[in-house]
Amino acid sequence: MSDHAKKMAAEAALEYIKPGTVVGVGTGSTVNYFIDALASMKHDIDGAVSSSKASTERLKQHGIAVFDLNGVSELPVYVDGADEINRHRQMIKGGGGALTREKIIAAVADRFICIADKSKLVTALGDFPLPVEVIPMARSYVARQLVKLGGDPVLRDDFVTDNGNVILDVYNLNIGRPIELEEKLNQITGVVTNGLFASRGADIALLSDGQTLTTLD
Ligand SMILES: O=C[C@H](O)[C@H](O)[C@H](O)COP(=O)(O)O
Repeated sequence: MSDHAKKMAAEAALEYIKPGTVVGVGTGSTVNYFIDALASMKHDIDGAVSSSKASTERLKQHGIAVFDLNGVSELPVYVDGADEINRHRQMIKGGGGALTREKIIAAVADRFICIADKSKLVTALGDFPLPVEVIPMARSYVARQLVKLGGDPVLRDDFVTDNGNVILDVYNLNIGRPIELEEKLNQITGVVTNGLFASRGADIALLSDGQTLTTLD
């Protein structure tokens, strides 16, 4: 049921892709369905920019050109999944560890389309532990600062991001004010970025329970 829901949400995103443009592509199991669907448009689009080595590999397997973001000045749409999303379309992301590159591409894009299984829709963010990408030598310092903020950071085992950094998954944070917390966490020296996508949330969310599609915009 969940896989079908992810596929349905992913395929619905094709409607937002305009021919002759570069498409921003996120990371994760839902995005994998989107990449597979995007292959049907590969002769219509210019290509893609990708938020992870895994997505780049999958795009290339489908024969979709992948560009360096630095060479792309216009990005009408970015499509990505979420670990949690609220009614304001603010999200927790980074369950797959791709949060930093995802946030960079999201910043460039005109529109962020979130695709997800409807079970990701929550009334309050924070049941899912918040991923924080950290420069390795700052790991202990950042963890102590996160504890001071009320969180319980856990080092993600045997995991290195595409940028060569580590992830602290932070449990029990109070995310009552997502925009403020996003900014505060990013100010801790050694933090590369955190998985709150609140100041730049999704513009449109396509959520599916496997039967119907719900659009939040
Ligand atoms: O780092 C991973 C990304 O933020 C994903 O978008 C997120 O974890 C959701 O992934 P999935 O579609 O596999 O649930």
